[in-house]
Amino acid sequence: MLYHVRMDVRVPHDVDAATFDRLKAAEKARAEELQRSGTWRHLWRIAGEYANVSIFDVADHDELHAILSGLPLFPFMQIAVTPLARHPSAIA
Ligand SMILES: O=C(O)CC1=CCC(=O)O1
Repeated sequence: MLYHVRMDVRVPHDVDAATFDRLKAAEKARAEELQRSGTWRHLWRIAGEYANVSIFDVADHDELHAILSGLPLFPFMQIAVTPLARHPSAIA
């Protein structure tokens, strides 16, 4: 199943910069791993915002939740998930 996911990163004002840099590096490594495996199909920055839109290809809601809740930046993100169905006019 495909899911459209929007992630808005909310950096707490009192977060330790080095700690947050480590979390960002871990997030990047995990995102690259999931992209290489084909699970994280698209990852786009929303221009002008500390946010992304992504497309995930997973078996079901439970797998998506497990992946999202395991992301290093999960505690600092507001996440909105939209399940996608095939459009009848889509040719690809
Ligand atoms: O910067 C973001 O949008 C949060 C994020 C998701 C994957 C990644 O590497 O950073």
